[in-house]
Amino acid sequence: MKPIISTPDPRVVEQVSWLAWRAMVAEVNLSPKPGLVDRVNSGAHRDMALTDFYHSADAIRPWLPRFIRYGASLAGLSAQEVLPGLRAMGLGCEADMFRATAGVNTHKGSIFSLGLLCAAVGRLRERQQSVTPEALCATVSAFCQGLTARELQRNNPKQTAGQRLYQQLGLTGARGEAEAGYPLVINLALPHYQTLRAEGIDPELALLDTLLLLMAHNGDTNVASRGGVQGLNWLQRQAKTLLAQGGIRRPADLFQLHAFDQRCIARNLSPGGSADLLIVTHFLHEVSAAPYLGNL
Ligand SMILES: CC(C)(COP(=O)(O)OP(=O)(O)OC[C@H]1O[C@@H](n2cnc3c(N)ncnc32)[C@H](O)[C@@H]1O)[C@@H](O)C(=O)NCCC(=O)NCCS
Ligand SMILES: Nc1ncnc2c1ncn2[C@@H]1O[C@H](COP(=O)(O)OP(=O)(O)OP(=O)(O)O)[C@@H](O)[C@H]1O
Repeated sequence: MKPIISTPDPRVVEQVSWLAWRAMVAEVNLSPKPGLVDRVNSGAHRDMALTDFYHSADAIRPWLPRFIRYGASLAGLSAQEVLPGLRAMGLGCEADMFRATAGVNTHKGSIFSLGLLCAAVGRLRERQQSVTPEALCATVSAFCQGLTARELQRNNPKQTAGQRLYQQLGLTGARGEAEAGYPLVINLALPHYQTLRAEGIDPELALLDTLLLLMAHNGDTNVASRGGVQGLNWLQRQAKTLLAQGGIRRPADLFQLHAFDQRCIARNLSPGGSADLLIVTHFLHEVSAAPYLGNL
């Protein structure tokens, strides 16, 4: 391992934190999204609205530099030693989110993924390694080795939705994606989004199309928790059909998303896990294009 040379550059900490916050805001503003909260409606959610997401993102914001600095401060330790302390911080951040939303879960999955990725930025910078999407996801994977075995495969009397769904359907949810290094993002969503952008597709349309791609392939525990395996299969089929029909390339295609939103609302389905992976995709794309990270 290279020696630890310096504390993280405050400018990098500030700018990367801003990209993480902006990814959350960009995702919730993106409209229309099937079943999710957006600028048009609250999708299949009765307990939250757009402003809850803004308050939540603002409550999470001060934690983002802390995650980066924490990752940097433990850069001399093995990757497996990072998660326990990060977890305590993640729970503190979750508590601030719940205070900001009067107890509603707006960003629990997003905090988990962005917390891990921000800590990975700090670790890579401190080790003077390139901050690329691939290196970040490999670092998150190293942080999370053994997580699904520890938290999902053992019997747990006070189960979360994720733990219950692992036992019922074998879905590994947010933990499994992180431990595997976000394969749906690295192999699918990020290259897809970047290809669309290179073709000159409008960034919002490209993000919506990328959301459909994630929904078509993600074993989203939010969807399964509300609709069971039938609900998850239905949602994946619907997303695949829309993509096969040409996806979202022009403003006129937005009507298809509006109609999909109505069908998700009628079935009480919301792809919150895919929304979280879209946030990860947006964040990684922006990081890969950030000149101050020295990746260009
Ligand atoms: C792992 C978490 C998300 C536990 O939640 P739970 O057991 O309910 O897991 P579950 O897999 O159902 O996911 C929770 C959220 O993740 C998102 N999600 C669901 N499915 C997926 C998926 N396939 N991919 C990515 N995200 C997903 C959704 O938003 C969902 O609400 C997390 O709350 C946790 O352990 N927090 C402790 C803090 C911590 O460890 N932080 C570390 C980094 S800051
Ligand atoms: N725009 C969005 N709309 C809804 N959920 C989102 C959005 N963006 C991200 N999410 C993710 O979805 C999760 C919220 O989903 P959901 O409300 O289904 O969970 P829950 O409160 O645990 O379950 P339930 O509402 O079924 O009781 C959050 O953890 C969040 O990370």
